[in-house]
Amino acid sequence: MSATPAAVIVAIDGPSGTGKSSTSKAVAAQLGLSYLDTGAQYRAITWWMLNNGVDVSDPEAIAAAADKPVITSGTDPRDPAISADGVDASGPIRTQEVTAAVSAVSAVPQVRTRITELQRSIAAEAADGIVVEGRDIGTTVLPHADLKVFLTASPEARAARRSGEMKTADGKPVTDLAATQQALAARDKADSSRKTSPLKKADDAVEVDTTDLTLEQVIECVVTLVEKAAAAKAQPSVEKAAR
Ligand SMILES: Nc1ncnc2c1ncn2[C@@H]1O[C@H](COP(=O)(O)OP(=O)(O)OP(=O)(O)O)[C@@H](O)[C@H]1O
Ligand SMILES: Nc1ccn([C@H]2C[C@H](O)[C@@H](COP(=O)(O)O)O2)c(=O)n1
Repeated sequence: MSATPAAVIVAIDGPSGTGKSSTSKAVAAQLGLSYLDTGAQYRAITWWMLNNGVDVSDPEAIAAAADKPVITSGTDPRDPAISADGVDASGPIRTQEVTAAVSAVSAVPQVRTRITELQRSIAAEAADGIVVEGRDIGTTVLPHADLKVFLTASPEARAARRSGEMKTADGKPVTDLAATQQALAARDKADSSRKTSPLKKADDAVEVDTTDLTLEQVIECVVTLVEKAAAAKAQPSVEKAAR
């Protein structure tokens, strides 16, 4: 593990399948930073609503339930825990049912207010710095982050990556690339077109197109960006001490 010279706040945003989680976890682990998966928080609140009889097609019902579950996130990049009302949700939040409902739940302003407050308090408590990944981190949650990265990749590359992860009921890899690409496009559209805090590149974010990069190359690129941001953050205090 190499040490960063200052506690940096890093925002990593981008559409689904661009490599946010894999990159953020690896960068945080390598640099000794905390890690927060904000998509997992939206998935956990969605899972809780599905399990507690909330009609996830009704924004008013979602809004009325937004304050009810206690969502808890771990920030260890090697073991990023997530629970709802004390129940481990790390497995169930990745099901198709949750994936299909999460865009609708996360579009409701009361849900966003609740989860944004939680995200800000977790980032404020991260004494050694943190990598926070999601859709609106650089634009809304942490607009003063020391570094903002926006990951992109072609729809074809993202669908191929996702298909590589997905298995059919009998354990075979999913080969319907067109259907995977369509599902990703539908989620992107919903996440980018919602009124409150849509998926959007912050004006001051560094865009990294990962289409033709290996995961290792993306990690290396972001580690370099974080180290530069941390050095720049430490600079004024070093200069002050020398005076
Ligand atoms: N540069 C890359 N080259 C090849 N595969 C990659 C690359 N980046 C990520 N992957 C793979 O693509 C899949 C999706 O990556 P990951 O979950 O990190 O994306 P994400 O942007 O966090 O997606 P989501 O927003 O849906 O959670 C994973 O299987 C990961 O190993
Ligand atoms: N900051 C965020 C993070 C996530 N969401 C919503 C929109 C996504 O489709 C969903 C799941 O995210 P994933 O686990 O695929 O990264 O959660 C959001 O609105 N804002």
